[in-house]
Amino acid sequence: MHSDTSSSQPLAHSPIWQALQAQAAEFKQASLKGLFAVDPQRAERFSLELPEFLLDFSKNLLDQEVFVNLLRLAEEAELPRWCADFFAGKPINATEGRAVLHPALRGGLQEDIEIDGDFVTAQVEAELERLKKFVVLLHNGALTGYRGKRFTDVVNLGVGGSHLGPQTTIEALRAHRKGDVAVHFVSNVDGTQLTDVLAGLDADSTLFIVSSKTFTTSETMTNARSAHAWLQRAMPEVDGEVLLQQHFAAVTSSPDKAQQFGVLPERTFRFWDWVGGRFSLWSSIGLPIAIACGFENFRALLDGAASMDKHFREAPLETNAPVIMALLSVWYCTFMGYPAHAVLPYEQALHMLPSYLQQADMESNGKSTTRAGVAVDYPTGPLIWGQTGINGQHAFYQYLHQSPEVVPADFIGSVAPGHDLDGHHEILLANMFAQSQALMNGVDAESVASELAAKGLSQEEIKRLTSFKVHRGGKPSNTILLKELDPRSLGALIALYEHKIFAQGVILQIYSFDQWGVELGKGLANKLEPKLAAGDLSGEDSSTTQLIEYYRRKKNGAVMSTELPEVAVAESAGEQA
Ligand SMILES: O=P(O)(O)OC[C@H]1O[C@H](O)[C@H](O)[C@@H](O)[C@@H]1O
Repeated sequence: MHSDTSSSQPLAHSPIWQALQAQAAEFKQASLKGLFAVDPQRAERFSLELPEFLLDFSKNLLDQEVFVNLLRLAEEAELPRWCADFFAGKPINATEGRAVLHPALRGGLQEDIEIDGDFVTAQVEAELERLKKFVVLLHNGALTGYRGKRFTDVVNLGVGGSHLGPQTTIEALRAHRKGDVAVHFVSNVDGTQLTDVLAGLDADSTLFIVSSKTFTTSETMTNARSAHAWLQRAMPEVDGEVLLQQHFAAVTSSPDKAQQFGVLPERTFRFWDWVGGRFSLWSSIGLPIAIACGFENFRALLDGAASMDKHFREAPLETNAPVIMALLSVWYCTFMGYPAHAVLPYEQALHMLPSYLQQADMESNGKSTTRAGVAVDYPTGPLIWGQTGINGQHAFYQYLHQSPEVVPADFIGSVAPGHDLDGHHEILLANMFAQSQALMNGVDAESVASELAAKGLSQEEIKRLTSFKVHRGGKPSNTILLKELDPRSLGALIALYEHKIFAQGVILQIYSFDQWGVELGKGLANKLEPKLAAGDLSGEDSSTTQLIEYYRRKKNGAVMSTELPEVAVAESAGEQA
């Protein structure tokens, strides 16, 4: 166990905690409009400008006194010490006995660290060099399939942290693509996804990357085996082991398992136990990013994240962007009792960011035990959800504006557009600014009535309609306005959220870097899988028994397709012949 953890006093119900609880009750009724009215400096006071973006957190339900108390909470939670321990490589992931060192992957440490006799920086640089060479060979056509065709398509087989980071990043950097190798992702064990992706591909020019920290994840390994079978059907004359050597690469922290599977050591890229899956996009797991966007852009992404590491390490709490975002999240989730938080990018390229942050945040802070091993009696992290803001406006924003629930939100946009079409970007940004303004100010009954009167409605109609058109307002939000959505600023943005998640966990005295809750379901699925075909169900609950029995009955009557796309294989094999 991390040696210092047990010394932390429980913060829940401490005097500062109680003070914040009292303020939370008061601020639930506060008017955001009123808070702006009494403080002409409010926007400036509650904003931070960093090299990559402006963080405006002025539209939040707090004043200077609450802010100061939140900062005191962070101090009492010993956040600066935890931060120092994190960057020093202490085993702060105590339940797994591991250090947490994703900043080391991007040059974000202040000093190099030795783990198990090796300095991490040298290991990281050596692996990055291997990635770089591989990407160059792939881009210049030197890497070919068994029959000599250059690889034009790469399929990443991975799930969770071995999928979301790379795909979110590649989508975000769509204006920064390099080379002509297309990258595809298959994460779902539902064969529909692999079938769809493979249907458009030629086996001769397809390279698979099996991305899995553990190299045991059943979804990924099943997809890997099916991908191999697809290659084998396309090239029946070729030895199966040769296909694995020629058409597969692997990214893993268990290289021995990748080699047992049949991937060549020179095509196996490593990362380490001290990199959590959901924080691994900066490691070799980022290989698809380097393929799609070029190694230089991958480096720039790492550099941007390193600049956020430095900021998080060095900035005082009151001007530290991840700390402020963590405190706001604690304020809403734990003290105000608002369980959800919306992530609303006003950039099509960031459309996967809400999904990415769902894993990063919820898998980290969805916990119910404090570091001292006792049950929490407070919420530890929000339910993260969202989608591109502009689409959300035409779908769920009604709820944000007029439901009695309060859902704090992050609006994320970019000054520079990622395209060259006239007129679009101004509309997009005007909508983003308007939405946070509308959520903040709302519209009261008096304003509604005068607006309706101006339209010539009768007094009776005005009376009937007014209450429906009132918007309570007071709905809080942050706005993150990037200068540009480039690799560097994306790196900083993602690292901002990573450190927010860590800081929130420290303040709430939970461990953010394990994920025991994921294991339970995995184990049960492994146990139930053979029972779908046949076997004794007597130990199962009646609902599970009913579902499996229904499945067994109907399966016999249905056409169950477990085969991969024969048509696609036949076509691609035909082309090659
Ligand atoms: O990379 P892998 O070992 O295949 O793991 C993939 C995913 O598996 C589980 O769902 C974990 O909870 C995730 O954190 C992890 O990213």
